[in-house]
Amino acid sequence: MSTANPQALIMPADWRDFFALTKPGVMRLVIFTAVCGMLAAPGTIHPVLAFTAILCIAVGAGGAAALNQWWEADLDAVMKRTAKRPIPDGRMERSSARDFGFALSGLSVMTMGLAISWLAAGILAFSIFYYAYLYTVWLKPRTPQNIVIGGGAGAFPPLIGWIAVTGHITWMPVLLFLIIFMWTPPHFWALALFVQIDYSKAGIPMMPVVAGERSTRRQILAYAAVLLPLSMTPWFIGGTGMIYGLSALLLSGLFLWLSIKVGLRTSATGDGMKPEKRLFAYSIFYLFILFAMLVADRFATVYGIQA
Ligand code: HEM
Ligand SMILES: CC(C)=CCC/C(C)=C/CC/C(C)=C/COP(=O)(O)OP(=O)(O)O
Repeated sequence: MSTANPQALIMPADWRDFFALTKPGVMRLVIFTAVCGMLAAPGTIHPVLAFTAILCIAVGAGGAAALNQWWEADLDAVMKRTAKRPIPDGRMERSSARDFGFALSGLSVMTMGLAISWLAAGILAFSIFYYAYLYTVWLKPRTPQNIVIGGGAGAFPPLIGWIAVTGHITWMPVLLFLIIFMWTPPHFWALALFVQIDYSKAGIPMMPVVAGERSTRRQILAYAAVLLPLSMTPWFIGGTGMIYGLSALLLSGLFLWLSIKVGLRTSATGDGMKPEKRLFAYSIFYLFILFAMLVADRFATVYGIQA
């Protein structure tokens, strides 16, 4: 019997533990961006097929998260934030998480291929492989650039949603991919600044531990500065109208402002890392609203509210 904590008595896992294994907190934004990618795409898709495609992305992402926890159970056991996850807490056999992860992944890719498109299925399979293997097994324990490169995995869902509708890749879904790609480092490093003790305990080379706090702060600022014009590019190339363009300007402007507050500090000055916590919380709000505005913009164009 292999568990992260050999002392722990394994209780039979119930559905709540399996649900927790899919990282539902993080995945709701992953799913939301996929839905938005689908709704913003030019074209139509039968509602049943649209629902199936979203379900496949959600199940695939959940499967990848389960494989991530199967692989990282020992690391999760030493970090306070993750010690209560089903495997390190002794509520689930490691092999159950592995089997669950592979089953969800296989099921989601096959269903996507058979019901929607094999291009969408191929990209879904690649993003599962990207998160569960390239990021989790390969990059995360090796390099402080782990989340910069690994962030690519989380950037695929809107692209998959878009392709499920249109059947092909154009600049717009690639830009949506790039926006999430650039967003991930500030999102994660803001968090890593106030939970860095945990990551160093687990021996994971996260940026604040390896390059230091100061360099991490500067890099957050750099990514946020690139994100501002990048987030407006869909408008510049005529892929969206003004509703999205001005929303991106406002939202990314505030993102940059909060990043400046984090980036120009040398270290926390007895305020409990308030600016870092604020930036992390805002990063999540930012992506939700930015993608919601993308959909609002498309609907406004379709219904003739904007040119
Ligand atoms: C490699 C890239 C990423 C890393 C390392 C990362 C890491 C984290 C961590 C450690 C948390 C803390 C809370 C938790 O464990 O649930 C978190 C929260 C969160 N992340 Fe990320 N994240 C990444 C990319 C993404 C992406 C691509 C999305 C969505 C598009 C996302 C959405 C969220 C959300 C919504 C939360 C809040 C969860 C909650 O409120 O329960 N993250 N992230
Ligand atoms: C369709 C598809 C496969 C989507 C994948 C979505 C994806 C890669 C999201 C990444 C976000 C995520 C859960 C990061 C956690 O990092 P971590 O696992 O290093 O965090 P931890 O320290 O909390 O374990």
